[in-house]
Parts: sequence; C-alpha cells; structure tokens
Amino acid sequence: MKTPIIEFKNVVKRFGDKTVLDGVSFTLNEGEITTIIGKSGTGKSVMLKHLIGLMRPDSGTLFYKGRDIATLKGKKRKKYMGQMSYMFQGNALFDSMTVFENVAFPLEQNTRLKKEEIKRRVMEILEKTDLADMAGRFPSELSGGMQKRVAFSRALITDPAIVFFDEPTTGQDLIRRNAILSMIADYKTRFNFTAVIISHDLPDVLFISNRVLVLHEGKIVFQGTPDAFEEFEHPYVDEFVHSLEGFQKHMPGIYSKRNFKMRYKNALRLKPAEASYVVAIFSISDFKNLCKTVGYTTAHAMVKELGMIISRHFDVVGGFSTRQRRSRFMTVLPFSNYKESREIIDAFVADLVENGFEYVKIQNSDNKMLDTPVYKIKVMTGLAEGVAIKDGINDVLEKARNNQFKIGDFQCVAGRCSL
Ligand SMILES: Nc1ncnc2c1ncn2[C@@H]1O[C@H](COP(=O)(O)OP(=O)(O)OP(=O)(O)O)[C@@H](O)[C@H]1O
Repeated sequence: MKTPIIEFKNVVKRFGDKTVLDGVSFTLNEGEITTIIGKSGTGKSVMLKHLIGLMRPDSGTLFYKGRDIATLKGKKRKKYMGQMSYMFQGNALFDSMTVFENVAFPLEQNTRLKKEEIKRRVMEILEKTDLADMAGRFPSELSGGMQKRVAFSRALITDPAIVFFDEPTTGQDLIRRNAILSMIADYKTRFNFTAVIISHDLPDVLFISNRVLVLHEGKIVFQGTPDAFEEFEHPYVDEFVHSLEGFQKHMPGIYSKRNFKMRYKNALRLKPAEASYVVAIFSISDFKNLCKTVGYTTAHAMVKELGMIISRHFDVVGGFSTRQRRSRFMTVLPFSNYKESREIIDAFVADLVENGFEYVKIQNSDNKMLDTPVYKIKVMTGLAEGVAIKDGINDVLEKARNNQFKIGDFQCVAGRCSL
C-alpha cells in the first residue's frame, strides 16, 4: 500500500464569486513523481499555493502525512513549510552571486547553521551534482544545463520532502526536454524526494511520472498511472491534450501510445485469424549510466536518433512504433513471423552501423560543437511472435521482454553536453 504524503479532501477555493477549486480531492504518494495537467488559468498554481501553505481553503482539508495542515501552528507550521521546495521555471538564479552563494542562500536565509556547516553542506551537494569545480563561477559563465543543475542544487539544499517543478521544460526542444525530465527522475532517486510537476509537455513527462492528475473546471477529473491516462476518455483529453504539439508529433514516425494501440487493433482486424505478427522492442542498455557518462542531453540525442532509425527502417516494411519508456521503443510488424523479423533486424543493425549512431552530434548551448569523443552504446532488442486475435499485444510484449539479446555496441560521436 502506498503512503500518501499529501491528501486534499474536498478543497474549495473561491475568489469573489469565482470558484477556482470546486471540491478538489487527490493524494500524492511518498517518493513518487506526480504530474499535474490542466488548461491555463484552471487553478494549478492556486492548488500549489495551498500545498506550500501560501493559501488556505474556504472549505475542505489538506493533510500532510495524515495531519490536518490547518492544525499546524507556529514552529510546526514553519517546519512543514520547510519540507517544501520549489524549482522555478527560468531557474531564477541570482546573477550577482556565485554558484556557491546561490546554493547557500536558502540555508543562510532560513536556518541558523554556522558558516562551516553551510559550507560543508553546499560543497557536498555540489559534488553530487557535478558542480564542485564551478563553485566560484557566476551563473552567466555557465551553460544552460549547468544553470539548471545549480537551480536544482539550491532546491535540494534544505533536504526537502517534496519538490515542485512549475513547467520545467517549457520552450525546450525535444532532446533538452527529455534531458531535464531524466535529470528530475534520477535526482529524485538519488536525493529521495517526492516530486510534483506541472507540465504540458506530453507525452515526454509521462515517461518519468508515476501518477498523473488532471485538473479541469475546478475538479480533478483523472488521477492514475500514465498508462491509465493514455486510456482515459474525456472531452478534455480530445480537446486539449491531443491538440498539444508534442502529442501530435513527439518524434517523427513514432506514434503516441494511444494512436499506436488504434493502429495495432486496425492492423490485426485486417489479418486472417491465426496469422502471425511480431513485437520487437529496442532499448539502450544501462541508460542511467550513459546519462552519467555522456550527460543527459547527449544521451537523449541518442534516444532520438534510435527512434528515427527505427521508424525509418520499419515503416517501409509495414511496421509501426511507439516510445514506451525513457529509452525503450516498441515496434509491431503485423505481417511478419519470427524468422523473417530476425532478418529485418539484421538489416536494421547494418543501418545503425552505416547511418546511425556514428552521426549523432550534439551542440552545446552556444551552438558550438564541444569535443567529439567516441562513445560505445549497447543496443538490445527483444523479439516475440504472436498469433493474431488469440494473443493480445501485452502477452507478446512480455514474451519479447523475456527474449532480449544484444544487437551490438555502436559507435557514437557526440560532444559531451553539460545537462
Ligand atoms: N489571489 C487571487 N485573487 C483572485 N483571483 C485569483 C488569485 N489567484 C488566482 N486567481 C484566479 O484563479 C484562476 C486560476 O489561476 P491559476 O494561476 O491557478 O491558473 P493556472 O492553472 O496555474 O494557469 P497557468 O497554467 O496559466 O499558470 C485564474 O482565473 C486566476 O485569475
């Protein structure tokens, strides 16, 4: 059973005669990443302000670890508020302060720790976020990715239980968007906090989320897993979510999970019963470590490249693909069998060697190529054959996951980026 760290029960908030939160109820589970989705002006920030103690509800109750927040007074309330941290959209670093001073700021403002202790804590976190060498630099001297890490270090310096991210990826391209989200997911595990993200960057944010909440017209109309969200039928989803650019063309040739399912059902309807079809999965092995070695941006440039090669290669043989996880794709070959698909994979591998990862190049934020070292990345595939109608896609996918093998170590020429 998951432990709720925060619970909203029938929270109502009005401004004049306008009801912004109209009986909002939901839970946030400890240690999870929850993404909140909702149209502009729908009340997401108002909800956040209740969470961090800046607003009180007109009616309804908010619980923190089972305690009614309204009953917390004085020191206890301050302690509760100290458990929350916030990462601002544009990083909001102080330009006139060094990296060290920026990160030390919350401790200097809100604690009575001695200088030595502050120094120890700041240097410890800068070590963990690979910024120790940058402690004396000013934000303007750093790349965009490094600035994000400084903002992250500052948000984490007070050892918060919950960190809020308000549209952390808005305005970023596909690779950087995914790089920032990967960083949030990894830091969450490393620093052990509960994350709440407000984001419209679908589907990318779904790959790192444990739960999704949809706020619509003052109410939570959905709360559940990203997979359940993909199945969720609501006028809001058609109207708003599917109109988002990212949802339409996340990666060239790669379907959203929902469209992939529709395509799969249609393809199998056209086939005679008992004809075979194949499910293939492709993943980059040891992706977390790859992010550490080459940087999040470069690692996600590799994911994008893999996606593009998959779609280029399998579209022409009638296949269609979706992105399943941060670094995993799934392809259905509706007119194929196991033996034939092994041959198709061989041709795919040749394509990877000839046109693929050799050419993944990434520029830094000033659009300059950094150094261009060669990395080796390991790509795995899993293959399984199913029988149309009889075997559902989830069974065949499970078989494919149990039948994984390495298809090669590929060369990748990529400048290390700082995210
Ligand atoms: N202090 C306030 N006084 C009066 N009205 C407010 C106040 N704060 C928010 N509102 C109103 O509540 C509604 C919800 O605002 P909120 O900022 O929470 O939206 P949002 O979902 O965060 O939007 P966006 O995605 O654009 O940031 C808006 O109509 C806003 O005008």
